[in-house]
Amino acid sequence: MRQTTQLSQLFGAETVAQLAATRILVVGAGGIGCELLKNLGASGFHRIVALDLDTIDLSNLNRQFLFQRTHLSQPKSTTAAQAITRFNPGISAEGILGNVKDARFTVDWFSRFGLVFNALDNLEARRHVNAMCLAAHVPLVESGTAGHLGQVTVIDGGSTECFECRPKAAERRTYPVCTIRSTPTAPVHCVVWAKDYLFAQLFGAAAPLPSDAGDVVAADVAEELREEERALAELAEARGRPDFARRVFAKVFGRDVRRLLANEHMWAQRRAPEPLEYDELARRWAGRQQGALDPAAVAEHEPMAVELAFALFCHATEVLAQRHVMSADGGAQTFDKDDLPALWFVAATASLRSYVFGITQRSIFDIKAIAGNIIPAVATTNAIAAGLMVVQGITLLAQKRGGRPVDSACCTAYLAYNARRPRSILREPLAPPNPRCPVCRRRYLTLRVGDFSKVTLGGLLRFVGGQVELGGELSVVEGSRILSDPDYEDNLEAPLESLGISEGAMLTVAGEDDTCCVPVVLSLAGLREGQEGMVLEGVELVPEFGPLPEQTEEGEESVEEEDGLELVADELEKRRLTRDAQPVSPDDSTNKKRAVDVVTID
Ligand SMILES: Nc1ncnc2c1ncn2[C@@H]1O[C@H](COP(=O)(O)OP(=O)(O)OP(=O)(O)O)[C@@H](O)[C@H]1O
Ligand SMILES: [Zn+2]
Repeated sequence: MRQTTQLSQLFGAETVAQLAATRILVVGAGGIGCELLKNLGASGFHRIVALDLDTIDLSNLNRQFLFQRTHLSQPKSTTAAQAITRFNPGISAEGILGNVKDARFTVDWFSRFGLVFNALDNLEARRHVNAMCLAAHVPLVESGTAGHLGQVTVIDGGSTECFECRPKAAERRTYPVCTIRSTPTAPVHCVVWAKDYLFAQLFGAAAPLPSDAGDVVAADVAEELREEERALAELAEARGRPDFARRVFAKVFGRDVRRLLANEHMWAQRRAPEPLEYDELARRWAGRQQGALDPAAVAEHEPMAVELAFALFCHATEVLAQRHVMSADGGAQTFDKDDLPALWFVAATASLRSYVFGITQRSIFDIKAIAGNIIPAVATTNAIAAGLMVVQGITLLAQKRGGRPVDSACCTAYLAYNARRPRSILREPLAPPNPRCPVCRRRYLTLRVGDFSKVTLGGLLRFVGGQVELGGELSVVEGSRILSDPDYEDNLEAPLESLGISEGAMLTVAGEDDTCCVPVVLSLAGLREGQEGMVLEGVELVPEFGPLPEQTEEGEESVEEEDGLELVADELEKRRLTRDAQPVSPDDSTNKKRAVDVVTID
């Protein structure tokens, strides 16, 4: 009661009633999700569903404060829901253990929510929720954090940019092959070599190193590299032999380095590498250490001495080779930062390579972070992002209730902190949809079908075409499967069921010329009580689409992205510095000037 009064003073009685009545979905109950669920439960939201595919791990407890030791191995979703209900028994919170991409979470299921919050950690799931929310006409509050950086934004189909409106760069970083294989200069080069090359060649499914697209390797160098790989593949066959570690060591830190050294031009302007000798290091290690190595006792936070790296390399190589020999299924192992022998192998190998090339040494802890592409999660960043999400969510619902556009009150908020600036939140107006977006420039409709064994594909098209303009000769696709097009009409007389189309399927119907008629995406569902035959829903919810603007070269935007989160720091720095001089392209509405307000919160 007291809480309701306080909330009414803050937001007004009408908004409070609206929050209590709105069913909301939180996807992801991890770092951001836990903070968010706790906030939502205390902010007047009464009907909360938390969805997460994972169970609670020890490593989550340092920042996912709804979880305690007693909850280890329990589902995050149900545990989080129970925790927020304990804080506020007046709410109804349900947890669902599941992957948001599961077929059971249909567009119909999404449409039962008034608002969705994403608290995810990967692009694929974010993309999926974006598409489902567009199809269900449900607004989405999207978030992401990486270290001290964070971003919160609002996606409302038709009036704002969607998650796909701007291109996303591939998640994987690449490096020039020559740098990794022959001339490393940074610790990360040594880690990539240890993990993606040596580990993969000896114990995994050997694959070429991830290389820069534009990385052209001279023919003779390429041949040399292939020869090196062949020799390593041959050597890998000796995995069961007792001297396996010695053989690998002698090749990669001895012979291969001496061969590189023979190319004097290569080292004219660089520090030349220094080969390591197995016998000498074995002698030095024996002189230093009494008894066998205890790998678990190796200091995590200190760089390894070369003798220790040598001993750890031999130990890990033996363990992984044994595992390979003993495995029943061909033995290919994939690197997992939490698999200790794999981590020891990569850490020791990277350290030895750093000694060879005179590169700064890193600790096992640092190498684990580099190898696992780990950016440390910062609990306070998650907490700030979660707070901003609730503010955005409440503002969005209030705007919608008043029939006002969300883009006039909501914003994209960036959290940007680094040593060069005070900790700050930056506000940016929501951008309009990209008129060329392949995901939100679609008319999303729900088609309810009574009997999937009777309705044919052609019948479906005639029914839909009778209610909305589809535009000329049609093609119909489901995912990557073409069901029909002007040159392939065999399926038109087939019942949907015989084509494997049932409730939950999504069909995209496009006319020949999608510049005049925006493609229709049909989410297929069963009939509601009292309905018969086929029913098309959502026509009134489809936004207006203008004609496609002329394509201009300046209109092409490319944004550096990692894990679905824009790398905001430098971008913001640039915008802040040039905020009064942003170029505006007259041809492209997505390029319209965006002012950035800086709010210092320190
Ligand atoms: N497809 C999905 N469906 C449901 N939940 C998902 C999906 N993908 C990711 N998640 C959940 O989103 C949450 C993201 O939270 P967070 O970024 O804190 O990751 P984490 O796995 O808890 O921590 P870390 O990766 O740092 O160990 C996780 O709990 C994860 O299980
Ligand atoms: Zn879009």
